[in-house]
Amino acid sequence: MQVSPSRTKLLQDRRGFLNTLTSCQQDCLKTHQVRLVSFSIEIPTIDPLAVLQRWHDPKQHFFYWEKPQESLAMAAIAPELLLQVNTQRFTKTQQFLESSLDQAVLQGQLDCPFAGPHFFCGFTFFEAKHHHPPLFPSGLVFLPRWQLVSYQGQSLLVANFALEATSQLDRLVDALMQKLEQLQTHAQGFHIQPTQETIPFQCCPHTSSIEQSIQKTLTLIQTGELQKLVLAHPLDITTPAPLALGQTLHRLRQRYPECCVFAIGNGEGQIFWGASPERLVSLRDRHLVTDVLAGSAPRGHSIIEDISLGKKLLHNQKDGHEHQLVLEFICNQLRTLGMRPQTSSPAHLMQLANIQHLRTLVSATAPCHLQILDILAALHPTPAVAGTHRDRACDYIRQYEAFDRHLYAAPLGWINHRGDGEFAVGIRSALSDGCHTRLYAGAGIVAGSEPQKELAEVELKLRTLLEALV
Ligand SMILES: C=C(O[C@H]1C=CC=C(C(=O)O)[C@@H]1O)C(=O)O
Repeated sequence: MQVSPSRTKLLQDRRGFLNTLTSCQQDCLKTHQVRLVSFSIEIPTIDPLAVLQRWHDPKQHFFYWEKPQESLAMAAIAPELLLQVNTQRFTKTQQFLESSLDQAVLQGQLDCPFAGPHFFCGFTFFEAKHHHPPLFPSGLVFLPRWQLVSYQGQSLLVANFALEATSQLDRLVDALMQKLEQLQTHAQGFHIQPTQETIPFQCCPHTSSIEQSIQKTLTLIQTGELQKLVLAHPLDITTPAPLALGQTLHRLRQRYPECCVFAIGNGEGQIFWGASPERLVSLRDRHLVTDVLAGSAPRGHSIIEDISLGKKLLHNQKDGHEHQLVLEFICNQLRTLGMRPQTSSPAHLMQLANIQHLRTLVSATAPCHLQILDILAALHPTPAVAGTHRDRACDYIRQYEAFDRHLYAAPLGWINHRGDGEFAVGIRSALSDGCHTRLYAGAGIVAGSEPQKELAEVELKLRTLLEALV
């Protein structure tokens, strides 16, 4: 990788871009290889969600990631390099990243946070065994042509070009100049028009009975076959108009600022979106953090009720056990990878607008040879979304859930050129296709679970999404 940071605005003239691209193309001619050129350019403050709404073409893949509490938003528009895999997805993704970055030329304001090329990834819950055409492949990874970032008041455009010997450089520079011009002179005009309207929708009842599955699960737990199983429930709805993605995500970011608001589009009209409270893993300069999130209760209608529900959750034996199983699993997996996990014990409350959870933060220093994808492969799926023992739990999920999880409860996130990255667990999520949306929510069943309470928990989680729909 060739890195040439520049603090000046020299890059922003047409000739500067063209010179860089021309010299890289000469290398392509010699080596007969694709060469990645990435420009990171500071721009006036923008809302990446509003730019996504303007620039996104439904026929192209896109990705959106926002963590309102960290004042971070990233939009990835138009794939420049794309990988779609089914088997050996994490290994193939790592190879794809390495080969794409080999010989890459990075220029511009690289000392800005979130500068440089970022790869955006969505994985399905289960790896597909067969090559049938799914809505989303087991692994969808892409480097966008346009990456828009807003972080703590600073905004950035990262423009990525995968150059070939035949690339028409003039056209590439024209496209870049046009985008910069739009961002520099019209960005204030890009904003999300919030709406107060609630959208009428029709529910299509699902035939599978979650109550029956919960009863069967409790029997399996009694016999010692399982300790925990996370069963999910889909809710299918139809709306009078296709999903208004920008407004829906805007509602989510306002109502759930502690969550990671996300969306990923497969370029064929299907969009997976949501607001996840659960981080699977973040890795920055070898510092790893992962969330243990399991055990739930509603928020109270009054402060007194809220405090009482929170206290009950903190001391409830069943929820404590459900949480402990996830904590033990995560710490064991990290130890197996050669790390020494530290926990923020005891579990504390993570309070969202309509629900609260037990949360423990686990941190560790990752050894240099480990990539974030190695950690992902070891952690996914945790017992927060599958169960214990994991393999048996996955078999029962396949047996009891009469629908495909697709990207629900699966890793979704980004990795940059330094190997840093972050993945959320795709819960509190939905899959939309025009006027049809399937919402997903699940609950962990352990000894002592009561079917009615678990059902109420699933309904509460589904409400997160129903209230956001526009
Ligand atoms: C599986 C989901 O939530 C998980 C995360 C937090 C709390 C959970 C629980 O209390 O059951 C679940 O383990 C979901 O929201 O679909």
